[in-house]
Amino acid sequence: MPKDIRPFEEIRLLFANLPAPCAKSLAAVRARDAQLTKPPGALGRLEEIVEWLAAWQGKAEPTIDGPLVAVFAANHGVVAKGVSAFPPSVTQQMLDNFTAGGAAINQICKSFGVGLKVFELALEHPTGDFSEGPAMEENAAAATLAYGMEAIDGGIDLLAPGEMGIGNTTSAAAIYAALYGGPASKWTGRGTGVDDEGLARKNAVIDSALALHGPHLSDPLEILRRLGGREIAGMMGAILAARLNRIPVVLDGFVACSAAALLHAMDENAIAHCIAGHVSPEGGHREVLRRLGKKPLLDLDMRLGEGSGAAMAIGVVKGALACHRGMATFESAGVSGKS
Ligand SMILES: Cc1cc2ncn([C@H]3O[C@H](COP(=O)(O)O)[C@@H](O)[C@H]3O)c2cc1C
Ligand SMILES: O=C(O)c1cccnc1
Repeated sequence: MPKDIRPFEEIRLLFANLPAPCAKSLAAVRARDAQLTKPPGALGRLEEIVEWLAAWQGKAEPTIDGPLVAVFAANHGVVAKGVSAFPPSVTQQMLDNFTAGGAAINQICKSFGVGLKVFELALEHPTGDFSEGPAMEENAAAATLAYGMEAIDGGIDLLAPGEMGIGNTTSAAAIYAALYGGPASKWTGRGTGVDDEGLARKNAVIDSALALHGPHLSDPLEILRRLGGREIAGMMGAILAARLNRIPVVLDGFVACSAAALLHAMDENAIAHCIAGHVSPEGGHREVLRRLGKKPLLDLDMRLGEGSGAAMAIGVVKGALACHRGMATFESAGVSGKS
């Protein structure tokens, strides 16, 4: 890499070589689907899911042999402003809970045969309070995004990026307000359950941060650096690396989608390999998905994070693929076709 290129410029260069969907694999899946013992189209969006898997994996026979939930964890300086119902110590405590197998994400991954990896991002050093100054330096934001890219290794064929980080719904809401326009109250929700006063503080903190950083918020990587967090940078890197490695991505809720929204703002095509696993009732998530052009698979009023909604959706994706792979054809089963 030439020495005079700044870290964010290196990231921008990656967008020049994003792989396209594989038309041949897509056609192969459609041809097989037409022969399966069901009326055409009767499996609805399950059929689209298999097409999506094939097109992005570039496999005529798509696989889910190595599905992974990758949870990125970080702490946020902005919690000092009283924007979460829980203390920042809960981030580390929940990581211990993940390791012990006691969190919701552990149970969902176990139920659907999904791997779980946790990436801890310097929890003892929270990012700067973004209502006072930038959350991160450019070097740190870029390095964390690169770390998120490294987290995606060879054995993975389906990815769901998740997060754990007390205060991160404030960061995500600030990102949406910066990308799509304020006021903060259009995007915020109660996160872990702040009361009316807490919600008012959250809105005021975000509105003052937007005023502080306003002139610098036209570039999505500057939005990440100023208002984001390490887990959001890590998820951006993971989603980008998945694209470069032809790994389809299932998006989680309000916080995880802020990483996807930043990539989408850099290049609309950058998240074409992603589907929305679910819609969260948190803040403006439904509106975010509309802007990203993603129709959620599930709508279960889940507002947890950890990758939990995406992991539930992987259960549906697995069911879709099982139908496509396992069903008999009209010919093999001796079932009469359409008369
Ligand atoms: C026990 C517990 C487990 C969680 N698992 C995910 N989150 C979720 O809540 C946090 C964001 O909400 P806020 O912005 O209000 O702090 C994130 O850590 C997110 O992953 C949790 C939160 C708590 C308290
Ligand atoms: O929808 C989410 O991802 C979410 C909502 C509340 C708290 N943490 C995450």
